[in-house]
Amino acid sequence: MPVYADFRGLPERARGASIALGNFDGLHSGHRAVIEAARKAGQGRFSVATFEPPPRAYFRPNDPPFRIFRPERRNACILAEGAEAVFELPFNGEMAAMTDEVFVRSVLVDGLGVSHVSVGFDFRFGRGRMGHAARLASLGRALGFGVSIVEEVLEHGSKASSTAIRQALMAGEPEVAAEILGDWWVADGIVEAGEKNGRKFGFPTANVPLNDLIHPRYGVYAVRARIDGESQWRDGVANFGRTPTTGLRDPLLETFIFDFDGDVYGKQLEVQLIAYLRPELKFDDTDAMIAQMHKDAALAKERLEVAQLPTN
Ligand SMILES: Cc1cc2nc3c(=O)[nH]c(=O)nc-3n(C[C@H](O)[C@H](O)[C@H](O)COP(=O)(O)O)c2cc1C
Ligand SMILES: Nc1ncnc2c1ncn2[C@@H]1O[C@H](COP(=O)(O)OP(=O)(O)O)[C@@H](O)[C@H]1O
Repeated sequence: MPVYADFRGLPERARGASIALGNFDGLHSGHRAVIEAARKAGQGRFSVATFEPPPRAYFRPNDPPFRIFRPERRNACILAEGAEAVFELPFNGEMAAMTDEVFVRSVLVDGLGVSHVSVGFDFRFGRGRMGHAARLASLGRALGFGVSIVEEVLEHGSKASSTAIRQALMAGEPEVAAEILGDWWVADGIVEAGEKNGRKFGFPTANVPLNDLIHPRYGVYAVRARIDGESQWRDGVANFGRTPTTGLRDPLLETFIFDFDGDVYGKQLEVQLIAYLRPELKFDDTDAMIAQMHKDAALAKERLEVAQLPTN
């Protein structure tokens, strides 16, 4: 599936699509409804247009990390829904300055040549969020493309949203995030070298910085981990935090994989957070921490034994 990094200079075959338009960070049931509307309008064929970086990252660069998915995972999920292409619309000063009408004319009509656009009921676009879904529909009528406005999709009585997924992760409730996502949330990154204490403690850990991925609640989790996209998920226990016991440092996800003894430095590690076990603590000495880590590993095994993806 092609991923286009611009709306300009597209090949003719990529133009004219029925598109679903939005951020699509952490694909949830609201996003899926927008995608279904695009699919229906395109008689089974559709593409997705999103923004890269997300507008929020452009407007508030100093906010804490908030991405639920890295762009590659977002695009892979969109592909799995059957999209023919993803358009990553570059969100920069030029895009931010466009009025709603200029956005529609330059990006949607001249650039993508859309036949149809599907958005959620609360979609806003154009300078200062001036345009809304009804305005998009009237511009579509004037300029010759159809618009679907998808009604609010509820999840336990409130709007299915990326915000709800973020709040669940920050509250240490990975099961709630998984229920909204329809799959376990995955923290991923490249394994880097640490302080080399883990092996001494009997718990070698694969250390992954999350960078601009959202930081879940600090603490210890039962996890499943996968190395370089292998087919098998391996059970483990992980700590996400700043390791106050051995000296504070930038937050890292440190995963001890059960029944594994290999070198994973420099490899891509994906870690599904399955259950939150306890907060990260500052221990008086490392022996006390190691004793607790043994208990953590035993508890993680118990929780993984019975873990089931929550359904709604
Ligand atoms: C299951 C588990 C639980 C942990 N809990 C804590 C904790 O409560 N407090 C803390 O300071 N560090 C905790 N850690 C992090 C260890 O301090 C860290 O893994 C150790 O310092 C090794 O670091 P290194 O990989 O950089 O060598 C935990 C690690 C694991 C694997
Ligand atoms: N069961 C395991 N789980 C995670 N990493 C393991 C495991 N066995 C071996 N390793 C390797 O050991 C490294 C971690 O060892 P550790 O002593 O914690 O050093 P560091 O602090 O440099 O990560 C991992 O990056 C990986 O290459």
